Amino acid sequence: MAHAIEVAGLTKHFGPVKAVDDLSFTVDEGRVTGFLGPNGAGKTTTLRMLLGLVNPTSGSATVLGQPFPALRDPVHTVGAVLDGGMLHPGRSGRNHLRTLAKASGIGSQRVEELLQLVALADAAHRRAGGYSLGMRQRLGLAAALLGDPKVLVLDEPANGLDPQGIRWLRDFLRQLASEGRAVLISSHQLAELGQTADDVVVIAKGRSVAQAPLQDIMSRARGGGVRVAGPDVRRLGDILYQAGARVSGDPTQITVADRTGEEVGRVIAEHQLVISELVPIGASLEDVYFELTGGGAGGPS
Ligand SMILES: Nc1ncnc2c1ncn2[C@@H]1O[C@H](COP(=O)(O)OP(=O)(O)OP(=O)(O)O)[C@@H](O)[C@H]1O
Repeated sequence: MAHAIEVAGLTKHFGPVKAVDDLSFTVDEGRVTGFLGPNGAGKTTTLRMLLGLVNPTSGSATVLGQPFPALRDPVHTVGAVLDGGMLHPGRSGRNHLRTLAKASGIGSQRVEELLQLVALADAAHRRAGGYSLGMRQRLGLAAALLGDPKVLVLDEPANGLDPQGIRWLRDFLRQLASEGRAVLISSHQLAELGQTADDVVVIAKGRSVAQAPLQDIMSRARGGGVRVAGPDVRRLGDILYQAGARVSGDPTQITVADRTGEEVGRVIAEHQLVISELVPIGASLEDVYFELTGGGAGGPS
């Protein structure tokens, strides 16, 4: 069966600029895939090629096995939010959706369903121009979902959202994936995708630098071990050493290179030891991301 999204050898040159360079990845149904890279890495250009808005220099991008322009029923196949979703500021949220629905032969019942789903029912009669950024993002999501598509493509949907908005979005996207949809979501911040994405594709300067389950990338960040201090660390060190752990340090403080904080915590509890400090050490999520992307291709956002 075809992947929900398949990008193969995709390349785009703008004159001398290689915006996307021989990029390949797949996205499957039932999963949220994070598409990560610093500003200018080539994310938007890739998504625009996937949606048939930019012609590739070479390579291909398909949705459910077809290039976007060849899809027989695009509205019911793939929904997208690019540029935060375009809207007419003088129109109400409800009218904005009704206009789009009508153009695609979709009834107004679906509009009401979606207004409920994205928590905009109460504000649906107000001018969309007066909506907060979060409300506009939710309206964009509703528009993308009008045709109940199997595949969703979202360009930086968390941009500018407050923590509540990000949390809402995370739960919403997880729900869409649990219904069997494929969700591709771009971001320039790895931390933003924590607890949202199942898989991540990381790009820098148009090229893929990592593709893995998010958990794998996270565990690279946690791979530095733990430092423990306190009256019973000597005993703890002996117990861990005998269990095969890599332990170093002195009688007041030890470092355990190959155990997580939780694993060490369990040994402490099991043996009823007294400690005063237990600190995870090693790279942060940001450190791992910077290492992967070469410190950010496009400077600060
Ligand atoms: N129409 C265009 N003409 C010329 N260069 C372009 C065009 N569109 C994008 N680029 C260049 O291609 C590169 C990739 O840009 P793109 O917008 O795809 O990156 P991005 O990862 O989406 O970044 P951002 O997060 O800042 O949107 C950049 O160097 C950009 O300046």
